[in-house]
Amino acid sequence: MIKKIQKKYALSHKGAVDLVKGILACTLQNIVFMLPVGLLYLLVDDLLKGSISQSHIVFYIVGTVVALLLIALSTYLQYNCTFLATYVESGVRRITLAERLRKIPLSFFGKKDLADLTSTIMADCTYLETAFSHFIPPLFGAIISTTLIAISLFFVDWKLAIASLWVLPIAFCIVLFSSKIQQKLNKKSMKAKIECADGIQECIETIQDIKSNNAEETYLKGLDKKIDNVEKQAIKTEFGTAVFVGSAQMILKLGIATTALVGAYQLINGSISVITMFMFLLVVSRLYDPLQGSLQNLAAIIASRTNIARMNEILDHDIQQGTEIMDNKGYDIDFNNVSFSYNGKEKILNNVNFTAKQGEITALVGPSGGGKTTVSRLASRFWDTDSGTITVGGMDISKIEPETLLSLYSIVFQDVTLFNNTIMENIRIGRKDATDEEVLKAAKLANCDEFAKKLPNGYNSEIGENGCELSGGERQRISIARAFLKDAPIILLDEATASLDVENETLIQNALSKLIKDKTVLIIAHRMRTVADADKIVVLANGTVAESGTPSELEKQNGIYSHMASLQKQSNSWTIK
Ligand SMILES: Nc1ncnc2c1ncn2[C@@H]1O[C@H](COP(=O)(O)OP(=O)(O)OP(=O)(O)O)[C@@H](O)[C@H]1O
Repeated sequence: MIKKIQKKYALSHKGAVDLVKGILACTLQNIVFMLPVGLLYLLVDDLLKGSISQSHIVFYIVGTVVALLLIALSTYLQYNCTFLATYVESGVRRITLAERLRKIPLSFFGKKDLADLTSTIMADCTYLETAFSHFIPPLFGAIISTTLIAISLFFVDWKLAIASLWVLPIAFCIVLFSSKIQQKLNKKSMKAKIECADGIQECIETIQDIKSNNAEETYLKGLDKKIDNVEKQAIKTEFGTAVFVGSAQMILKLGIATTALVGAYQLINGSISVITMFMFLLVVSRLYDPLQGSLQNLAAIIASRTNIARMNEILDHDIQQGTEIMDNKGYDIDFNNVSFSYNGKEKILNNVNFTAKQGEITALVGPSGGGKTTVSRLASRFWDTDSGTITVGGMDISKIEPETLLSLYSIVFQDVTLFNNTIMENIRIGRKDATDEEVLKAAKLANCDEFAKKLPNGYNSEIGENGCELSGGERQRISIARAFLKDAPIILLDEATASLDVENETLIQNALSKLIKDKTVLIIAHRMRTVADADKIVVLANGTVAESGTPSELEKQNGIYSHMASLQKQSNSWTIK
């Protein structure tokens, strides 16, 4: 049962056990709150009989003290089992999600946008925190305690019990019937919220392009629509809740009226005593309170299913796994009949075969969209192949734990990601335990000195979110410094020197040639002069290896490579007239 609860509510084992405890604590609390009603019943009965002895008085005093103690104890238990346990579980849930995201292949992130994922980890977790502390245990607690008390009423007087309880199945039916409709409404409302959050995020990220294209008005109109849609969906959802929950609550109130009517009739008939009638009225006036309170939060409970489903999507997603033991002999990278598609339909790579040898520079060139970046992503196991194998030193990389595998790689991407921290710390990401001296040495090799020393705090200057205070070339140099610091045996350079000016490019290329000595180097380049000294060129076109050989061999072939090289020579002499 615990396993089922775990799955249904996206909880850890402890979280599921705590939820059961929380429900039991709420049930206990509701039953204990009935004790004063029981005592009052006995007291009135005694008073009507006119026979209160000293022992009875002692009984009522002790009974009241015990009832108060039990109320305090059950409240304490309920608080511990719902509130405290939920906050602990919330932390566990966020860590579990983050851990899972670390291991999920990047293909998943292509289908999801950032706002959606952030909202799952932050907003959904906060929402569930409230649902599991305030709403869910009290609702189930109310259902159990009400059922138990209802059964006991049948032992006192079955006719009056029916008069009091007929409302319960009707209220439950309304709730059950409405839950599907409310879930649909909630899904739509959540979708509208995510679209709106995406829109706002996109607007902030692209504000420069929006302004430069004079597209503010059109863009903001679209955003206004998304914001209006959030409001519209929220009102629809609230309306749905108001109709169904309001009806269920009204029906529950009718229970008191029918108890009074049937009770009065039976009293006149003489089939029940005044005290029985009094007890029923007292019980019924309290019986529905927990249930009515929980119904107020029904919409939130139903909405939590949507949040749970979004979490389960992450928790159930396949992860990339593998051994942490590497048995590679050397660092040659081998692509054997590798095919791959991003969406399972269009093949981006089709039977790709080539070897990037240790101690050599292998350059991937070819027309835009030919699959060069995809090859480098597969080589570093950011994605897994659909068929075929990629080996490093003879070791199948699909069997190696991704983070372990990446310890073999220094990667410099086309798009550099920097953190809102100092230059020093941004470079240290290359190797966490590097000393300041080692960081500075790597920075010098990557030619960072030139700009870092001009900043007010040198290498200790903060560079803003994603290095927004630096130029493209400066950002790229930090990324190259990271690769120097990591000094891994395999180097992947994806247009590493693309955003550098000619002077810096030459300096960096000199430094890179020191870095890549005796290593396996896979370099992606658009500029043919960058790869003129490569040991091997692999030309990728339409996802297949169209040509491969040394630069001079390919020059002679008069194929794609020589065509691209001559086109670039022509474009070098191009000017704006
Ligand atoms: N994350 C992705 N999801 C879906 N399709 C993608 C993704 N990344 C790339 N593609 C598609 O895969 C194909 C190959 O892209 P890739 O980036 O590997 O080419 P490339 O040769 O590196 O191109 P370029 O020289 O322009 O950088 C392209 O058609 C591209 O649209």
